[in-house]
Amino acid sequence: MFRQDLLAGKKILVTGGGTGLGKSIGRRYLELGAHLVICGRRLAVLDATADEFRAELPGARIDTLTCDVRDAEQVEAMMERLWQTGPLDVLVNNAAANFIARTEKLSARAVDAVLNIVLHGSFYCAIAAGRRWIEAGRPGNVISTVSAPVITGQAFTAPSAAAKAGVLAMTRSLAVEWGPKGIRLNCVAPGLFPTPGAWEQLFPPGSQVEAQERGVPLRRLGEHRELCDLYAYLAADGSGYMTGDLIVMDGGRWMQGAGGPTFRAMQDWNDAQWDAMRKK
Ligand SMILES: CCCCCCC/C=C/C(=O)SCCNC(=O)CCNC(=O)[C@H](O)C(C)(C)COP(=O)(O)OP(=O)(O)OC[C@H]1O[C@@H](n2cnc3c(N)ncnc32)[C@H](O)[C@@H]1OP(=O)(O)O
Ligand SMILES: NC(=O)C1=CN([C@@H]2O[C@H](COP(=O)(O)OP(=O)(O)OC[C@H]3O[C@@H](n4cnc5c(N)ncnc54)[C@H](OP(=O)(O)O)[C@@H]3O)[C@@H](O)[C@H]2O)C=CC1
Repeated sequence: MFRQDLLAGKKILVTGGGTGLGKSIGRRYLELGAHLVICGRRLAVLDATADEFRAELPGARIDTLTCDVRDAEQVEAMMERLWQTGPLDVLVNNAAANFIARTEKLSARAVDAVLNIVLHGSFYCAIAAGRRWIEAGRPGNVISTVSAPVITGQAFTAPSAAAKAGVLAMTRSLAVEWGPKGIRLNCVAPGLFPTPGAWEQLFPPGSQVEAQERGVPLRRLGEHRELCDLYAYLAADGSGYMTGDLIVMDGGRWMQGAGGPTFRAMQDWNDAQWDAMRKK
C-alpha cells in the first residue's frame, strides 16, 4: 500500500508499544523505515518486543524506555532522554487501561486508575512533546487512540469512555491552538481488534466473540494490518492537511445502535419477511 521508505527519517514514540495494537503499529512503522521508540511500565515486555522486531527486521532502529505515563515527571524524563538522540516527529498516545464494572461500585482509585492513564497520560505526553516542538520551531504530529464510545458513551466502561472523550477534546483544542505552529493532532477510534490486553479486560472467558462479530455490519473483527496502515498514513507527510479529526475504523459497529435491536435484526431478514412488511 505504501512506499517502503514512507516513514524514513521520522522518529516515532508509541506509548504502550510493547503489546497489542501499539506493538503492531510500531512494527508497521519500522517496516516503513521509521526510528521507533516504545514505552510502557514493564521493561522486560518492551525489550522482548524490541528483540522480536530486530530479529524480524534486521537493521531496524528501535529504542525502549520505561515510563509510567500517569507520572508527569517520568514523562518529562522520558522526553528528555528521547530528545538527546534527536527530536521526535510523531507521538502516538496508545497506552490505556479499561475494565468492565458497574459504575456505582467503583472506588475513587478505580476511576483514577483509568483516567490517570488515558486522559492525564495523553495530556502529559502531548504537552511534553508539544512544548519541545514549539521551543524548537519544529512541526509535530500527535495521533491518539480513542474508541467509538467517545461518540456514544458506553455503559459499564464509563471511565474509559469519559477519558477517551477528554482526549478527543484535547486533540481538537490543540489542533486549533497549535495549528499555526505546524503541529497537528488526530484521533483514531478502533473497533474490535483482538489483543490479549483488551480481550482479558473486556471479553472474559465465556463471553461470545461470535456474537461480537455479528454486531459488526461488516460481520468480522478488525485485522491489525488494516489499522496499522491508517496509523502509517496519519504519521506520514501525505496526511499533512489533516488535523483535529476523529477517524473511526470499526466496520460500522458504532452506528448499529441507531435503530436498536429491531432494525439490527432486519439485516438478517429474508424476502418473505420483507414482503410481509410491505403488505402491512
Ligand atoms: C466493547 C468494545 C468497544 C471498544 C471500547 C474499548 C476501548 C478501550 C479499550 C482498552 O483500553 S483495552 C486496554 C486494556 N488494557 C489494560 O487495561 C492494560 C492496563 N490495565 C491495568 O494496568 C489494570 O487493569 C488497571 C486496574 C487499570 C490499573 O492497574 P493498577 O495496578 O494501577 O491498579 P490496581 O492497584 O490494580 O487497581 C486500582 C483500583 O482499581 C480497582 N479495580 C481494578 N480492576 C477493577 C475492576 N475490574 N472493577 C472494579 N475496580 C477495579 C482496584 O480495586 C483499585 O481500587 P481500590 O480497591 O484500591 O479502591
Ligand atoms: N483492542 C481493541 O479492540 C481496542 C483497543 N483500543 C485502544 O487501543 C489501545 C491499545 O489497546 P490494546 O493493545 O488492545 O491493549 P493492551 O493492554 O495490549 O495495551 C495497553 C498498553 O498500555 C500500556 N500501559 C498501561 N498503563 C500504562 C502506564 N501507566 N504507563 C505506560 N504505559 C501503560 C501497557 O503496558 P504496561 O502494562 O507494560 O505499562 C500496554 O502496553 C488502547 O488505547 C485501547 O484503549 C480501543 C478500542 C478497541
